[in-house]
Amino acid sequence: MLKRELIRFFGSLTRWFSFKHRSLLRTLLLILALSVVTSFYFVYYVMQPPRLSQKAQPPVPHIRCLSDPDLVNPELQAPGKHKSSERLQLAHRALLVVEAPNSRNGRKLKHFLNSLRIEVKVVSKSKTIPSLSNKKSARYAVIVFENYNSYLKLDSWNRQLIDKYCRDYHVGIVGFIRPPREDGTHVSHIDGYHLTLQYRLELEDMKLNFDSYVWRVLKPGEVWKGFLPGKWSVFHSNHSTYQNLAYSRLSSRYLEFGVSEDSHLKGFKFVTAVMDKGEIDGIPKILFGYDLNFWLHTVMMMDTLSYLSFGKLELSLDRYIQVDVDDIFVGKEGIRMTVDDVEALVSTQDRLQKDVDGFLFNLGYSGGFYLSGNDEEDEGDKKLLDYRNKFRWFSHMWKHEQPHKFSVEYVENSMRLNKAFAEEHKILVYGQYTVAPHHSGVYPVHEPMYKLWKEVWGVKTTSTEEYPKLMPAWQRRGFIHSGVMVLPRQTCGLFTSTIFTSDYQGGLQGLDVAIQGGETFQTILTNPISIFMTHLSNYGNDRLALYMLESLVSFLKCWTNFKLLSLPPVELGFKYFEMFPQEKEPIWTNPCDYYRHKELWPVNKTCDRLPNFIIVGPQKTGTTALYSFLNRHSSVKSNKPSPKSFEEIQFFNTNNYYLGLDWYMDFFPQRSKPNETLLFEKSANYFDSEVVPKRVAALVPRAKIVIILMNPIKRAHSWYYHMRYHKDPTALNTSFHDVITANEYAPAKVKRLQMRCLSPGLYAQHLVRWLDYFPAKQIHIIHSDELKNDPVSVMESLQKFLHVEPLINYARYLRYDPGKGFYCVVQDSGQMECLGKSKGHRYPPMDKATERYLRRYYKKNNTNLSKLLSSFNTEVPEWLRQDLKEIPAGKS
Ligand SMILES: Nc1ncnc2c1ncn2[C@@H]1O[C@H](COP(=O)(O)OS(=O)(=O)O)[C@@H](OP(=O)(O)O)[C@H]1O
Repeated sequence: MLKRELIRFFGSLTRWFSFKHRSLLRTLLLILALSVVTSFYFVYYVMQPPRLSQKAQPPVPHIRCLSDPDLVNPELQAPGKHKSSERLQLAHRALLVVEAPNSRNGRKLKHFLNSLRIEVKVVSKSKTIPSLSNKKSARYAVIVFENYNSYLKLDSWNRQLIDKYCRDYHVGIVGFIRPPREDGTHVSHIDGYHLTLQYRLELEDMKLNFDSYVWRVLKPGEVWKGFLPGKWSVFHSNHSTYQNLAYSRLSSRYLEFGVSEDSHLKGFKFVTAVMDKGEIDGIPKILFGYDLNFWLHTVMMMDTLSYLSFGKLELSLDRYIQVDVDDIFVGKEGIRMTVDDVEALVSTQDRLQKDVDGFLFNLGYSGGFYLSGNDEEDEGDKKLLDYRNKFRWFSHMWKHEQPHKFSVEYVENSMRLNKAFAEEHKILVYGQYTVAPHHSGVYPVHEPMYKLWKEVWGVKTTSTEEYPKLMPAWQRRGFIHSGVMVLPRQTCGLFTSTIFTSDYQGGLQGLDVAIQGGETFQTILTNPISIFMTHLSNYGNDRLALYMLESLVSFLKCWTNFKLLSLPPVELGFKYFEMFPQEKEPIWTNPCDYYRHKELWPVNKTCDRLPNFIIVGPQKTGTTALYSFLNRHSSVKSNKPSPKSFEEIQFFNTNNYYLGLDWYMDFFPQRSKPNETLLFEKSANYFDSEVVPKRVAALVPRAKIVIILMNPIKRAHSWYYHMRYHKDPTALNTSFHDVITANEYAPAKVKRLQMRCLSPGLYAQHLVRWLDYFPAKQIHIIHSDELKNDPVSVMESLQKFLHVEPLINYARYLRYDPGKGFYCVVQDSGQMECLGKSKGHRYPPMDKATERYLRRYYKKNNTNLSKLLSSFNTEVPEWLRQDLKEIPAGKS
C-alpha cells in the first residue's frame, strides 16, 4: 500500500516539474522531499525497530493461585490415597466402550489412557462385550463408556454381565454424558438412579468439591476462571449415593442472550461431574458432563482412574523435570544471550530451585562457536563461563556437526576438540550425558557414534524425540542400547526459532494456554519423567524458556499435588527404567519407513539389505531343505552364514537383537538388481518365540512370512533325536517317552527339554500371535509332507506367493535321491547336492503308547488349528484330518 502511494506521489511530482517553469526553489523543494521520503522509507523498512522494543521487555510470569475463599485451610487438603490393602486381582488394563470404531472422543480417550501407559481394550457399543475375567482375576480395572447412555441402553444380557463383573471384582465405571440427539431434549431422568440430567448449557468458571476423596493429583482448592468450551450436561440429585465433584456457573455470555439474570444462576450451582458411590446398584461410577476436551477433565480423569481402580491405574505423584539448554555458543549473531540474559538465567534457576528439588539447567555446548556473536553477545558468552560452576554442562560436537554425516575419524576429532575446549576453559563437564545435534545417530542408531561416546566421554545417558517416532508425542519411549540409556524427550513447544512471543503460535496467550492445562502441562501430567529440550535463543531475546518454566511450575503448584524434583541425568535414567522396565529393550524400526529417520540415516547405508521374506520355522519341519531349494533360484538370495549358528542368523529371537540393525543388515548381500532380487533368511526358532512377531513387524512390516507345518507328534520325535544327534546329555539320558511325560517333580533339565520339545507344536497358539502382527494374506503355509514328497509343486506355489521372477520349473533343479531318501538340489554341473547327515537321519519308530499320549496332548490345539487354517489359502493336511477323526473331542 505504502509503496504504491510513494510511487504515485513521485510520479505527480515529476510531471509537475516537467510542465511548469523550473526554478532553483523547486529543485531545492524536490531534494528536501526526496530526503524526507528516503529517510522515512529507511526507518520504516530497513531498521525494523519493533523487534528491538520486543527484546527490551521479556514477558513476566504472572500465574497466581486463585484459591477458593470457602476453603478454610488449604494446607489440610492431603492427596487422596487410593491403594487398597485388599487383595484385589485387577489387571493394569481398561476396557473402553466407544460409540463407533473411529469416533473422535473414543480415540481421544484411548490415546489419553495409553499416554498413562494403561493398556486399553477398545470395543464398539454394538459389538459383544469381550470376556471380562480370567478365573480369579479381573481383566479390566475400570470400564470406560465414551457415552454413558450406551451403558444404560445395553441389552439385558450384556448389562447383567458387566454389572455382575463390576460387583464381583469391585470394578468401577466411568461415563461421559452426551446429550440425546433429539434437539428438543433439555432435561431427562435416569430411571432407578435418582438422577436428573440437564443438557446443552454454556458454562464458565469451575471449582472442585474439596471434600471429595477422589482427588489425588488435583489440588481441589483452586478456581478455574474463564468460559468452558462447548455445551455441557449437568447433574441434579438429592440421593445420598451421589457426591458432587465439580461445580460451574452459567455463562455470563449465555445470560446476555436474553435469559433473565437470576442472581442464584451466577453462583457455582451447576454440578458438572458426580461420583455415584454405588449405594443403589453396588457399582461405583464417576460421570462427567463433558468430554476430555477440557484440560481439567484430563486431571480429573486421572484421579478417577486411580480412585476406581484402588490405585491400580495410577502413576506416582513425583514429577522429575530435566531442562536442557541446547546449542550453547551456537546461535546466530543477533539472537544469542547477552550478559543480562545470563543473569536472568541464573536468577530464574535460583527461584526454580525453591520449587523443584535439585534443579539445575543442563547446558549443552559446542566450543567451536565460542565468541562468535556481536560484542554484547560475546560478553554474554564470557558471563556464562564466569558462572560455569552454577550449571551442569554436557557436550555436543565441536561445531554442532551431525555424526551420521561424517567419517568416524572426523566425528572423533570433533568430540575431542570439544573436550579440549572444556579443559581449556575449566568447565567441569558431566560426560555421562550427551545429546546429539538434531538427534543424529541416536535413533536410528549410528553405531560408531555410540562407540565414540563411550570412548571419548564415557556416556551412559542421552535423550531424543525420535524413538520410536517424533509424533504422536505421547507415544515416545526410552530404550537401552550398547549400555547407553536413551530417554524420551519433549519439546515444550519452544524451538530454536521461537525467540519472541510473536513467534509462538497464538503469541503469549498461546504459550499461556499450553502451560495452563495445554500441551506443556499435559506432558508433565502424563510423564513422571519429563526432559525438556530448549535452545540458547529461547533464553536470550524474549527469554521465553524462562517464562515458560516459571509459569509452568507455578501452575503445577496451584493445581496439583505433584512433588517436583530433578536428578542428574544418569540417576534419572536409572529411575526411568526402574519405573518402566519393559522399555529397556529397543524395538528396531526400518529407518527408511519414516521421513525423519531417513534423513538421519547415513547416505552410504541403505535399507535394502533387509529380508523380503522370512522362513520362521518351526524346527524340524524341513526348513533347511526349503532354504537350499530357494537359493537355487537366481533372483532369490539368502543371508551369509553366521559363524555361530550357520545358515540361521537368529536375530529376532536372541540377544543378537541387541547388537542392532547394522549387525543384522551385514548378513545380507547388496542387491545386484534392486527390485528383482528377493532377500530372505530362515531361523526355525522364530515361529514359537513370544517376542519375534512384534519385532519382525516393527522392522519389516511388509515382509512375507513362510511357515512349515507337520504333524506335531512327528516333529517332537524328530526334534528329540536331533538333540541326541547333537549329544545333548539330557536327551541322551532320558527316553523320548520320559521326556514328554515328565511331570512337575521331574528334574528341571528334563522339564526344560520337554517344553522345547512340545511347545513349538502348539501351532494354533503361535499362529494366533503371528496373526496379531501380520495379515493372513502375508503368511504362507507349507505342509511338510508335501515339501518332502512333492517339492516341485510346493516351490511353484511359493514362487507365486512371493512374486518371484522368473517363475522357474523346479523339476529341473530338484531330483529324488534314493540313497538319501529325499529330494536334493541339482547343480549347474549336473551334480546332486543333498543336505548333510544331520537332516533326514534314521531313528527308531515311536511306540504306540507314546503316540497316543501325544495325540491327546495336541488334540485341543489341533482342533483350533483346523479352524484357523481356513483364514489361509491352504488345505487342511491329511495328518490333521486323520488326527481329528481318530480321537473323539473332549477326551483330551
Ligand atoms: N529334501 C530334504 N532333505 C533332507 N531333509 C528333509 C528334506 N525335506 C524334508 N526334510 C526333513 O527336514 C527335517 C529337518 O528339518 P529342518 O531343516 O527344519 O531342521 S532344523 O530345525 O533346521 O534343525 C528332517 O528331519 P529328520 O528326518 O528328523 O532329520 C527331514 O525329515
